[in-house]
Amino acid sequence: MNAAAPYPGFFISFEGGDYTGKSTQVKLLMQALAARGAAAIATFEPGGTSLGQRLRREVMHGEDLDPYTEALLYAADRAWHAQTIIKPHLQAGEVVVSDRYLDSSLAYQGIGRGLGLEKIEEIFLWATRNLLPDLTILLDGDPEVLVARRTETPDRMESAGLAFHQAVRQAFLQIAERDRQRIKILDATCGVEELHQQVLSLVSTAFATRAKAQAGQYRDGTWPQISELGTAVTGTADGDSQQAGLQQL
Ligand SMILES: Nc1ncnc2c1ncn2[C@@H]1O[C@H](COP(=O)(O)OP(=O)(O)O)[C@@H](O)[C@H]1O
Ligand SMILES: Cc1cn([C@H]2C[C@H](O)[C@@H](COP(=O)(O)OP(=O)(O)O)O2)c(=O)[nH]c1=O
Repeated sequence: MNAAAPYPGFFISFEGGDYTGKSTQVKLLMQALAARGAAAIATFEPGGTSLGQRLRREVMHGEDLDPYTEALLYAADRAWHAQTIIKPHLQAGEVVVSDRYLDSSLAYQGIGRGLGLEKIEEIFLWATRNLLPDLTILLDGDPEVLVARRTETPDRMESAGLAFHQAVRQAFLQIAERDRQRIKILDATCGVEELHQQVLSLVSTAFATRAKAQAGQYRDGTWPQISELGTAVTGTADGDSQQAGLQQL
């Protein structure tokens, strides 16, 4: 996690293989944030901008691309998404919740497609000017089990085969192992509500850590949105506990 980020907002990404429940948990988190009066936006990759929508169509439903072209389309999508959506909202002091971000490229292109973690990391940190999430929640589960959740015809990426998706799962776990401070792993096979409670617990802890690290750093009008939320969620009044705050949510 960025203990002291150069912006007053808070950046959360959800990661994991297909059907791990990312979109479901993003939606529930947004409802919880709204209920606490937090300024927050939900976004996603690929396709969080109008240029991104065109890139998404090509990369997910277009012709069969070679891994290099595929990686660079995701990079173009992310560069523009970071520049025009994520950073402005972080600068405005909002919570940004993204369904997928950098770690998807590390797992799918870096390891799944065999392009190498270092190269992919270099390209994407260059493309985003080093913008990393403050907290990443990795939903982890066996693709062979999770594929039972599929309801639509698989797209180009989903059609890559079980071995590819198993490799992607292991890749996510390996990436999380390298950066345990930022990336927290949850069991995607838990029930929706149980997972939601675990997500709230991680988010409230992260907010409280940030509130402590950056107290007083930002002017009124931007910073308080998060510090108030962190305080409310974590229930610091009696020194105790996420649990008290989570009940308020
Ligand atoms: N924890 C869960 N347990 C069982 N089914 C789930 C769970 N979370 C999501 N689902 C269902 O699985 C499918 C994929 O969920 P979704 O949130 O779209 O996943 P993703 O965004 O990771 O592809 C949906 O039909 C959704 O209702
Ligand atoms: C953001 C990103 C996604 N992807 C892949 C993962 C998914 O298969 C697809 C995006 O689909 P997505 O809309 O996230 O699908 P799902 O809801 O099923 O997870 O693109 C990459 O390969 N690299 C990336 O950098």
